[in-house]
Amino acid sequence: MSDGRPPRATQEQGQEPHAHARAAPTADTQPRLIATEGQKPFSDMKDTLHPALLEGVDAMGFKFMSPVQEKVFSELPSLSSDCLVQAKTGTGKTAAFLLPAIQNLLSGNMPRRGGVGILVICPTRELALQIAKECQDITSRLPQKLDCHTAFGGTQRASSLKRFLSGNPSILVATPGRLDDILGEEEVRERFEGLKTLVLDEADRMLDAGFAPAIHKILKRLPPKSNGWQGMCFSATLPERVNDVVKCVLFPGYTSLSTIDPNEAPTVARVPQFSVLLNSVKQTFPALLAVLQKEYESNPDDFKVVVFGTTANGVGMLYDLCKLALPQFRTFELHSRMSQNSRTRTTGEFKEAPRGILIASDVVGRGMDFPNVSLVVQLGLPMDTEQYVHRVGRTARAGRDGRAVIILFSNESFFINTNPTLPIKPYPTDIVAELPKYQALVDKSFPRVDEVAKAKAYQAFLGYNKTYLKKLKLQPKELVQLANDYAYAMGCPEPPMIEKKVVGKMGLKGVPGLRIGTRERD
Ligand SMILES: Nc1ncnc2c1ncn2[C@@H]1O[C@H](COP(=O)(O)OP(=O)(O)OP(=O)(O)O)[C@@H](O)[C@H]1O
Repeated sequence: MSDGRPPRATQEQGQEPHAHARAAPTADTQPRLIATEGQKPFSDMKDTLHPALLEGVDAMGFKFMSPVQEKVFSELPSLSSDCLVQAKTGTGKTAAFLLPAIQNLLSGNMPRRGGVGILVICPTRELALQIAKECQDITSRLPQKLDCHTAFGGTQRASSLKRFLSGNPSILVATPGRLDDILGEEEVRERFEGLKTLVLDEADRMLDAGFAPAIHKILKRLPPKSNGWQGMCFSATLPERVNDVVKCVLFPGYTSLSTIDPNEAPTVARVPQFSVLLNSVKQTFPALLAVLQKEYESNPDDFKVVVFGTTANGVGMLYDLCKLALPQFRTFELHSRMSQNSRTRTTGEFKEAPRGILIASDVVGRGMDFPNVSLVVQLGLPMDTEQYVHRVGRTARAGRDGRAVIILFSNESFFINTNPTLPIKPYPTDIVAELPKYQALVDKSFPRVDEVAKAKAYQAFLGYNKTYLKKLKLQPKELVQLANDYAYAMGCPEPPMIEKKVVGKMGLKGVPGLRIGTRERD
């Protein structure tokens, strides 16, 4: 007769007890409780969760459940129910989907050896690695090891496929591109016959125009929903449009849970958010340096910053500038133009770094958990309101405080006016008055930034802002002038060359102000 506790997974013959475990957090690494007073301790889940899972989260320093974790456990009809879950950034959604899904597997739903029981799909490679790590930590105390594999681009396809097929990937965390690719192999598709749970993390992003086609191709190659696998969709932002598309993953009548009051701002309340509105794009670079210096001076002992740029090449150039202009800070760069090894290495370094400045593109705009980030700066227009919210969500995680500043030039200032629900106030110091001091630093630094990096940033600036022509209220000719001002601000004596075919692709053929030709060297 069962004592009501979930069955202890039996020890497979020859299976070593799971030796490695996450080192017990030291005082300064102990995640501060997300829990506020009155949040339930995980020990209350002793009749719901396998004892080894409770030992796992305890070893991770999770003593109390966060609101979204408690809501999932207390309001889901069963741990295998389909659900659409919204909770603010940094509040523990990863464990909120992993724990019920893993408990399901342990409750007699393990797939056959080599089969995938839980599939988590997320938008970026770094997030896939982060989720897999959290999964390994949560299951670290299980007597029978549960392997969590990853599948994402930028890694050797053959070797990772070999590892997948020869391994026992009870859990797979994947990005859509690589998953869609390997599902083209029959022997890979067979591994999903015992699928029990499909999770879309950052679900609104996974179901938007960018990813939806790949997601639909993937769903066609997985067992049909009628096989009964559980669908779970999680995000900090779930705009209305998501309700129309989640039915491809969730059964009708799925449970919808949210820890966010519809009348409150979607960003974490503890994060004061400011804007710096510039008269000209030429003020962008001294304004960034001024904000970083001001923020450092007001909080020198807690200065771990993420600066978001709008394009990968723009971020690469910004990194080069900040390295030269701010040698007193350790600076990091992360964007899609880097090799995967560099991206993975930098992600790990910045996660561990007690302080420093990460200059990043949106490759880390969602989901990424960099402990103790004290400030998020956004330079230029976010792709949309949701992206703004997720970027701000890189700070104030796990119950910590944080601050956010967005720097926009005049044409971009519509973003503030068209997002009244965002609690963004004017920056408390008059940054524009401080610019001359920082302009001198910019003028001294840019001559040492590679001209090709500037040319790539110029081209990326044109391409990115071309997509917002209407919102920026610009004619193509004015856009080119704006980009030429941006190039001037980078210290380019004249606008960088841009190839004829690139101009054609951008739809800027014949627009005056461009210098058509081939760059000296790439
Ligand atoms: N119950 C808990 N107690 C203490 N810390 C927790 C708890 N749950 C999660 N954390 C920690 O809080 C941080 C944020 O967790 P997580 O990344 O899952 O948040 P999220 O809600 O998924 O954020 P995002 O919306 O940005 O993806 C992580 O460092 C995680 O280890």
